[in-house]
Amino acid sequence: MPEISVNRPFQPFRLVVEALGVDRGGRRVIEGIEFEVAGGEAVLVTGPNGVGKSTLLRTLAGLGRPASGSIRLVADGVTEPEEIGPHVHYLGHRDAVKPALTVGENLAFWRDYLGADGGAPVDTALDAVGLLDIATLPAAYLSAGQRRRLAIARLIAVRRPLWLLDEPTAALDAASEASLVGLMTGHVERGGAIVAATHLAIGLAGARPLRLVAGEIA
Ligand SMILES: Nc1ncnc2c1ncn2[C@@H]1O[C@H](COP(=O)(O)OP(=O)(O)OP(=O)(O)O)[C@@H](O)[C@H]1O
Repeated sequence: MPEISVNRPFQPFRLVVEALGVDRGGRRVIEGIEFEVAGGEAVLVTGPNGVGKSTLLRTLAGLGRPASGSIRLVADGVTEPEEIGPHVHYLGHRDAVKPALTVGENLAFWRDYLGADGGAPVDTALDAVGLLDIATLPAAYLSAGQRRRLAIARLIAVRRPLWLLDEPTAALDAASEASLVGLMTGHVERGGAIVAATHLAIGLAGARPLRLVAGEIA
């Protein structure tokens, strides 16, 4: 993987989750979740199917409202006044790829939409995930693993301190998985934070486990 030039460290910050409860379909899915993750740390959320891992990540990303409790980003001892959304990258199960645009156009669209400040140029990010050779291919033709790699290129092209990754290694081959783990390691080393939901062990050194059982931290 080529060296990414965007290696500026992040300012210290913490994500603070207190007494979080979330409902889905009128039912309390997660309850009483409390944890913190600071810049320079990673948390791996595990647990059986349907326990609420995706629900937790979606809620942290601001895609669903908590039924109770709070989610705060704290920097310099002060809670960030605005919503968390502008500070996070959320990679969900769906990769949000627009099939009619080319691979390069998809990434350029995200850079424009999410804000390119401090991120790597489109070609650099595509090169890092091995998609530069097919930058002009319509994204409709991408395989599942290539679509996921395009979504991962967003992490490189748009600089954000907190990464929320839902099963990030799904559909990736061994080499792509290793390069994603390298990317995650670099993010944490630069003072970024990661919360990732995963069934498979990810070899991310120093990551803290957070196991959910029956919607609560085990
Ligand atoms: N839109 C929805 N409406 C109603 N219930 C939902 C909705 N989305 C999820 N749920 C329910 O919320 C619970 C938690 O789902 P979630 O997807 O967060 O689990 P998960 O731990 O990520 O599962 P998996 O390991 O299978 O990905 C499940 O019981 C699921 O059926």
